[in-house]
This record gives sequence, structure tokens and C-alpha cells, in this order.
Amino acid sequence: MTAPAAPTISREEWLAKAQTLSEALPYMRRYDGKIIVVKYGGHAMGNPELARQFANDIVLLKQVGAYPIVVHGGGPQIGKLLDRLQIKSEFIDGLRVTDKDTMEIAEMVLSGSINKEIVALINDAGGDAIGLSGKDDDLIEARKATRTRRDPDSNIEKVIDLGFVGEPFRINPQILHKLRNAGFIPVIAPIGIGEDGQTYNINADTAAGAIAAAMDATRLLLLTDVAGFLNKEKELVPGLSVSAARAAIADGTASGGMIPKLETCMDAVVGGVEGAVILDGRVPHAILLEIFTEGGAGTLIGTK
Ligand SMILES: Nc1ncnc2c1ncn2[C@@H]1O[C@H](COP(=O)(O)OP(=O)(O)O)[C@@H](O)[C@H]1O
Ligand SMILES: CC(=O)N[C@@H](CCC(=O)OP(=O)(O)O)C(=O)O
Repeated sequence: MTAPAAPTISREEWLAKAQTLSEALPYMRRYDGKIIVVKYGGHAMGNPELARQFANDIVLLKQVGAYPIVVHGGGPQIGKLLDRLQIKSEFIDGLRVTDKDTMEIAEMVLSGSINKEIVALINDAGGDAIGLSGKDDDLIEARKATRTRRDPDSNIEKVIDLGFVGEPFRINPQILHKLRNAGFIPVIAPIGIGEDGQTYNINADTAAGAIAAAMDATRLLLLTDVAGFLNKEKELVPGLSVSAARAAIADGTASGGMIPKLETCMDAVVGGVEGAVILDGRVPHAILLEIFTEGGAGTLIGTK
């Protein structure tokens, strides 16, 4: 693709910007050579201006020497198409129960329209983005995920069938290293491939966490539509230990989509990622605020 035409700027305007840029540069070198996995949630994608800023920020990370990898969701967009087709959808612990028809729609939406929309946005911002799903070069090998529930009457633990919901069991990151060396920004749809060739629908947070751990990422950022993890009083919690995150799931403070987010962050930091952060994709330049400022943004899940 040809690079977008660069706008022109007057000498005076440029001098003002250059001053700010040269002052900001030392802070921006902080992630030089580091891998940052950014999960871009379906809810965070709604606003075109914020989407354009998101793409600019990803390109900026690349330009200051980091290797950004985007893993995207698209839950609301899958939901809309299912509604139009009058296919009912149910969530258990934040996971969409996925039958054969739902799997087909989820793959079309994730690997098709959404993946290409994000690729185009990043390319428009001047990056070299390339779209992949977990099927490309067997990037995400998955197997069937299950959840259990304790029956309150019998007190017996029952297995719940989620259909074609997958969980990653092996990441083959070679393609991501090759793309890094070639200067590309990967944009990954959370679709997995089973050993038997079955297609699996993977929660995008889970997919991002598995990629971050396999790539030894420095940061995993989960962009969503809330300020971060909120406590019972609905206040933002800036930092959470792994044990506190586990307790929040057990006592119900975290519910729905927050459950896979916290599970992902816990797995990522235990798996060696330095910091995993849940942050508000509705805030302008949320990624840059988190990456470059001392206090960061959102909720940081750490090992302590
Ligand atoms: N303790 C909590 N703090 C913040 N959000 C929570 C909490 N518990 C449940 N949630 C829900 O989790 C949602 C985020 O998950 P989800 O809808 O899956 O986002 P995304 O599409 O960005 O992945 C929030 O919008 C909120 O409704
Ligand atoms: C198994 C499962 O729940 N898969 C998700 C995949 C997309 C996703 O996770 O999108 P968000 O991050 O925007 O919610 C789904 O079908 O909605």
C-alpha cells in the first residue's frame, strides 16, 4: 500500500510541535525494543475519532521502537449480526456459548470485517498492519473450553458445555517474530484451530493474554469501556494483586466480561508478563497515558 500523503505544516507551527516532541522523546524511549500486546475490545471500537486515535497511538509505539501487537474483540458486532439473523446468544461467565451457526458468524465478523477495519485504520495512520487469525500459520492452537457449576441442591459439580468456545493450549509465535523483523504490526482475530481442524471461538482477552505470555511481552493492555476494575462501591481500583483478583471473582465483585479479563491478567503476570492493565478505551490516548506516565491508567494487575 502507498503511504498516506503527509500533510504540510508552517515553520512556526512546526517549531512549536518540535519543541514538545523533543521534550517528550526521552520518556518515549522507555519501551524501545519491548513488546506491548494491546487488546482492543469491541466496546472500545464504537467511536470513529477514538478509533483513529487508537490507530495513531499504535503507530507511534512502533515509531518509538516498541513492537505493538493488536489482538481485537468484536463481541457487540457479533451480537448485532446474530440479532439480525435471529440467532439467540447466551453468555456464561463472560463467554458466548457457541453452536455451529454462531461459530460461522463469529469467524466471519472477527476474521473478516473487524480485522480488516482495524488493519485499514492502522495503515491509514501510516503503519504497516497485517491481519491474521489464530488459524494463520497455526498461531493459536485451541481446544474445547469447559466451565463447571455446583448444583445448589445436590452440591455436585456439573460440567457446562459451551460448544465451540476454545482456550489456547499452544501459541506458535514464529510468524509474529518474522513480522517483527519485517517491520509489520500484526492485528490478530481471536479464532483458534483445534488439532482435529475444528474452528474455535476464543474470548479476545484470553487470546491476548496467551499471545502476551508466548511473546514475553512487557505489557498487556486490555482496552475496554469501563475505567478499569471497579470495587463494590464502583470506585476505580488502581492496583490489584493476583490473590485480590481471584477473590474479586469468587465473591462476585467481578462479573460477566470482567471475569475473563481478570483471569487473563492473572495468567499473564504469572506467565512472566511484567504488567497487565485493564484500561478505559473511551479516554483519549489511553494507551499512551498508560505506557508513558508514572501512575499509568486503569487497573494494573501485578504479582504481589
Ligand atoms: N468489578 C467490575 N468492574 C468493572 N466492570 C465490571 C465489573 N464487573 C463486571 N463488569 C463488566 O465488565 C464489562 C467489561 O467486559 P466486556 O463487556 O466483555 O468488555 P469488552 O467488550 O471491552 O471486552 C464492563 O462493561 C462491566 O459491565
Ligand atoms: C468465547 C467468546 O465469548 N468469544 C467472543 C469473541 C469476541 C470478544 O471477545 O469480543 P470482546 O472483547 O469485544 O468482548 C464472542 O463471541 O463475543
